[in-house]
Amino acid sequence: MSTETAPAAERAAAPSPAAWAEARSRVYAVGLAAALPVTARPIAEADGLTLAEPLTTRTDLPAFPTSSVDGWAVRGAGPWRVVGRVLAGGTPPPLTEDGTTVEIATGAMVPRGGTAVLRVEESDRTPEGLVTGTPRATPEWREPGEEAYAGEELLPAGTPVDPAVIGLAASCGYDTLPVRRAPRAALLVFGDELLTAGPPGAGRVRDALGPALPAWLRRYGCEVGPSDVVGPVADTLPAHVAALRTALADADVVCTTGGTMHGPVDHLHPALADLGADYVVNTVAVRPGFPMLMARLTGPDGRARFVAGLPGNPQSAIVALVSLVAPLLAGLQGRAMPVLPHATLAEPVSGRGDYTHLALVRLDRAAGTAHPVRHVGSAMLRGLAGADGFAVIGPGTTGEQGSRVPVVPLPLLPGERAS
Ligand SMILES: Nc1nc2c(c(=O)[nH]1)N[C@H]1C(S)=C(S)[C@@H](COP(=O)(O)OP(=O)(O)OC[C@H]3O[C@@H](n4cnc5c(N)ncnc54)[C@H](O)[C@@H]3O)O[C@H]1N2
Ligand code: MOO
Repeated sequence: MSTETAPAAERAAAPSPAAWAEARSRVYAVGLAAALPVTARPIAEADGLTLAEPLTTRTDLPAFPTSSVDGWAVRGAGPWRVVGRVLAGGTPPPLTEDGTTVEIATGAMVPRGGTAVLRVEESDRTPEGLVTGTPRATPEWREPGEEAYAGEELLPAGTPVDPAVIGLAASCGYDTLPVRRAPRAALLVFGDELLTAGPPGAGRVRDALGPALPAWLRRYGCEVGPSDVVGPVADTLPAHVAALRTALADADVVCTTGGTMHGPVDHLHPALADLGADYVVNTVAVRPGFPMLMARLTGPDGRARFVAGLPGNPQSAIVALVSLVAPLLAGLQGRAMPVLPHATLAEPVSGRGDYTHLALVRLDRAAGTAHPVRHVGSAMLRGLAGADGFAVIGPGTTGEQGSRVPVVPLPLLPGERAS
């Protein structure tokens, strides 16, 4: 739709694009400043959310001296007279006399007064029923605090909750966790030329972003329901304003696709002006994806809302997603700014002058190398479907073969792209 050159006055007023790295820092900072509310969630329902407070142990871990074997908890030298039995879950009376023992199960509390635990397979019984054997030199029980002391910080606030964190929280005695709720996202697809079913042709293309972006957004931790995806929105300013207003009532982040330029039916900028939004970022010195933007306004509840304007060219939209939306979401979730891994370029990648070049690459993780893929035009999705992420070729540089470059990963799941 961006077929016409902008009028001279508009071109003169065009904002200067933000440097790519600066744009990322800026959206992360505004996201963090608007970090989502904290709620207590049952631990089993906290997967994918973010710790709002450090995870500290409520007790020593283990909380009591715990036998690590099945056998005999003994006091003093043998042979030992059996005075009882302690199973996991019980609290044994103390062993008060040398030469006495209790039968003990793995995981059971070692009685006070116990001096050693003898493995059952390394013990014998005399005809009188006394226990004999030689306990190993190294203790056969776990000391309280061996894993952590009560009150010790195990994970900082901002840690993403995953199954390992859930298990740890349970072992520390948590029933609920203070977490930041998931960001709520919505998607508005702009473009009258888009088909929502059937093959493209006769001047019309399939909407490739409406079906794909919600899935990408969920992988960044967003909630996006079917009714949160709307489009194609009619190519009129009132329709754009109305669609944005409706989406912003609920969503923390509204992504839009297309209409970021200043063509005859590109209405995003006027719609944002109409809604009184401020730009956090308005165009970024990156190729592809230059017209991307992030705007901020205040929702009906007084909380900040964001509009991420993703360019219409499908690969450019994904560049905007990984460049601006991912850091914004990290901030909103109270997480750290995503750290970019590095890889060695297996082939040269051209620079883009003063602009950053985000070049689709496939990673060979074992070798630590990044391999540029083919079919990477900004209107294409074929390269993306075989790539792991984008190599970052900084402004004023070219990607020499053998150089180490940052890589912006796509949020792929384990097993995807496995070759
Ligand atoms: N005069 C200029 N025109 C354009 C410039 C420029 O600098 N000066 N930049 C180009 C760049 S770069 C991009 S990227 C696009 C961005 O334009 P818009 O965000 O306004 O996007 P549209 O014009 O609406 O669409 C561009 C292109 O993408 C197709 N499209 C849009 N949405 C979808 C979708 N959901 N699924 C599949 N394909 C989609 C659309 O049909 C167009 O072909 O502007 C350039 N123009
Ligand atoms: O940068 Mo546009 O975003 O080339 O396709």
